[in-house]
Amino acid sequence: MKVLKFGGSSVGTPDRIRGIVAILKSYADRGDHFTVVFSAFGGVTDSLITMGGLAAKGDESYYEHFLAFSKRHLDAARDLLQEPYLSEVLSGLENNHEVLKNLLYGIFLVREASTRTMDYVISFGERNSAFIIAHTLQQAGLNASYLDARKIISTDKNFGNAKVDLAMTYGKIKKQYIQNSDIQVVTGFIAAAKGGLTTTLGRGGSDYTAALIAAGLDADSLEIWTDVDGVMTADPRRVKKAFSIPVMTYAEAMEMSHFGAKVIYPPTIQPVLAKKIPMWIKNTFNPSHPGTLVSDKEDDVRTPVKGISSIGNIALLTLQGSGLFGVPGIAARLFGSLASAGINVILITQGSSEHSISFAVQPDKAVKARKQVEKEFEHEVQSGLVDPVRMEAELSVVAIIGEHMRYLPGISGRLFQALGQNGINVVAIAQGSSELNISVVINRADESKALNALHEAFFLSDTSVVNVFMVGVGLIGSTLLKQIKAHAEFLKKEHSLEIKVVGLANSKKLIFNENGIDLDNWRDQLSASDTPMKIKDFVERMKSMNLSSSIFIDNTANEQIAQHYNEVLDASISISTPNKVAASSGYELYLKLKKTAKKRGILFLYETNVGAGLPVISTLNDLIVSGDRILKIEAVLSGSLSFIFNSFKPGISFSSIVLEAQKRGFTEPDPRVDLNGIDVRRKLIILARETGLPLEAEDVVIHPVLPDACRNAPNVEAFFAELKQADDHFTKLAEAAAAEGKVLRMVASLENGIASIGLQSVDATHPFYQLSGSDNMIVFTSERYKERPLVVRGPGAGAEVTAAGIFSEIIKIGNYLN
Ligand SMILES: NC(=O)C1=CN([C@@H]2O[C@H](COP(=O)(O)OP(=O)(O)OC[C@H]3O[C@@H](n4cnc5c(N)ncnc54)[C@H](OP(=O)(O)O)[C@@H]3O)[C@@H](O)[C@H]2O)C=CC1
Ligand SMILES: N[C@@H](CC=O)C(=O)O
Ligand code: NA
Repeated sequence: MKVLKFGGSSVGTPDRIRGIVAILKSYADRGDHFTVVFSAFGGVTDSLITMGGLAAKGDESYYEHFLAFSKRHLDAARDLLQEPYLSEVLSGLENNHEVLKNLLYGIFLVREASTRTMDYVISFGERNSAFIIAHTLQQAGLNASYLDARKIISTDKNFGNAKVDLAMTYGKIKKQYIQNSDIQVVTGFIAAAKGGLTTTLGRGGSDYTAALIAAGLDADSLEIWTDVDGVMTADPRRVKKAFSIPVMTYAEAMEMSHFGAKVIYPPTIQPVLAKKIPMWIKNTFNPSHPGTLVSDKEDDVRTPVKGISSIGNIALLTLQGSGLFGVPGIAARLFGSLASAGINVILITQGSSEHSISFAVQPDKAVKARKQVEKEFEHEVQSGLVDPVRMEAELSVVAIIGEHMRYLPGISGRLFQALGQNGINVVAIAQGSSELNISVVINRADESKALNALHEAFFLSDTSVVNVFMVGVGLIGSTLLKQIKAHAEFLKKEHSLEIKVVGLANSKKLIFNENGIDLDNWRDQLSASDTPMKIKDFVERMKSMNLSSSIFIDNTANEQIAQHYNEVLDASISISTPNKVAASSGYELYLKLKKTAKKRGILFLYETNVGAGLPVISTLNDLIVSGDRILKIEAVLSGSLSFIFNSFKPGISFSSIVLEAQKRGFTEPDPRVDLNGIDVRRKLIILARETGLPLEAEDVVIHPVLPDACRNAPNVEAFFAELKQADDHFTKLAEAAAAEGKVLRMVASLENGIASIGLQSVDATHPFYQLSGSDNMIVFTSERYKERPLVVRGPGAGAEVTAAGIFSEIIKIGNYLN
């Protein structure tokens, strides 16, 4: 025997009822033996409560609600049924409605609706729904009969939340089902007390009805049909990646339900738990989905964490003071005082120093709780042994749940790491020694972020998401977007990583989309935006979105944007940037940014600042952390200058080659930043700092290449005009070098703390002689690489290689955070 229960949202409309009939028919066709419990139609119980309330206030509008109620049921019957069933049901409904009408009128006259009367009023919801559906099943050819649960469930007279007499109820259930072998279609939620008085079972009542029948009949299983695919790993409205849990234990199901997973209400499980009857949670709207099996058996995989749940809004109160230590009875007094005021305690935590006890309550009970406790400890507070109670509001509890956490070290480590890396401060912690759940109290504003971060951390099989905020969509930025788009499928499939671009800006406009900006037409979206770009607004919005695993990408050469890096890092948002401004301006800022990133447990990466996509900074860091000591760095650090001097031969004009370098995307937005050595200086400063040298810009000696007129030109256009004038000057330089069998190279060097940059003529024996294209070459001489230095060489500028360098940092950050 199976017991099935369908809730309010599954029985909202005639169409949905037809869906249920189809499900039940398939059960009957395959020979299943079952009984089925129904709630009132969706929303009906609330409308009955409203009617009763209005009538009790003497408000005549109760009657309109009544008319709507009766019309809804009569319409449903007409929609679902044909003769002879229709007439029978219509007359049954009319009878119910007549009684209800009189009852409400009575309430209206005496202006009073006790819980006892209201239980009776409410009973019409279930009585109508089960009655209509029983006949619909008969019409579909099933041997179904309507069963009013007041015949089988006996309770006390605690109206509104009656307590069931289990022995008597189980006896009646057995008898009823022996006497009648039809498919019994039972009213949920309602029961009867001595004398036939109608009662209701309180919250989750119809589930409870079903569980009682299952227990009474020693059923093979109980199926709770609802509107989700079983119990989910987290609330799917907040965690998009949530999926349904295939198997869980009763204890896990109860823990999950306690924390907001409203699929089942814990006390309703009790009767099936006591008899170890397996319970399925299934979806009426997706009947082929297997749903969740809740039983006393653990799953074979032994998943340590089954689900993540939360309580959205709590207040935390703390009693502390020197007078608490070693004094027996403090906890008893504290919680006794709360109990006597009817205040439920959600969570308790006390460290073994016994200096303080913190506990969480519903926010609307917080003030009362504080008063209550302060009254209880009045003497201690007056004598200074105990401090006034501290109260913190706007908090949430987030919990990870699973029986197998108990056997596995490292679970709480992963929990705190995931929270820490996402900048979520933990206010309090609680874990019972059953280790079935670990609860943390956090700021309410962080609740969604925490749920998502923990979901990512514990459900590895699922794809990890990184949220990218990108400023600057010029040459590098647009190439990066193109690469992300082209590679998205591969990353998702092969590396379970999803890159979502959630914010985008150029110098004029910005757009945000938490679900990910469509990269097919980001240009149109950006130009259609009517929000002007202000970096302050961008950062504010990025922070307030409070998404887990966030990365800020700065693809500009802008200084103001770099000024915001610390704020961004401090909000636990990692940074990857090709913009050299931050790492190469003041040393203080460089240190501060590194420190903030470290403090927040996130990454600040800028590999593309030196040699674009080439592994220069990472190579240098690898040498240093492994104990090597850098003796000398010699390098061609500019892709554009390398290209320019590699291509510059007598017979070609210098200015045309600079123009070509700009066209190929090698130069900075203003090519003078390359030509006058500023770009190379930035790179050299960064390399020096990575070796531990606190170098500033003024410490670097630059031997200038550009004539003054070019340097001082008011804009890039004017600069090119001046550069044309200087073509002769450069031709002479090249000719002089060529005469000695040499070529010109812009070389940066760092040795004994001395940094310099200048044009050098090198002969064929020099490694720089062979450079071609936009190649960079960085020669590290170290203790270990002394005789034969370590060389990194390759294209050190250009859109594809630079964007690829940033792309790989996004992936690196994604892997690090997840
Ligand atoms: N080119 C290369 O090979 C390499 C470049 N880099 C670095 O990459 C960065 C980008 O270079 P590149 O793409 O060539 O430059 P571009 O000039 O092509 O693009 C710059 C982008 O930044 C935007 N921008 C500028 N100022 C602001 C601002 N205040 N707020 C928002 N957006 C702004 C521009 O907006 P708009 O479109 O509205 O003008 C544009 O989208 C630079 O820092 C450069 O040093 C690093 C390594 C190699
Ligand atoms: N303009 C730069 C680009 C890379 O940083 C260069 O020429 O190297
Ligand atoms: Na690099």
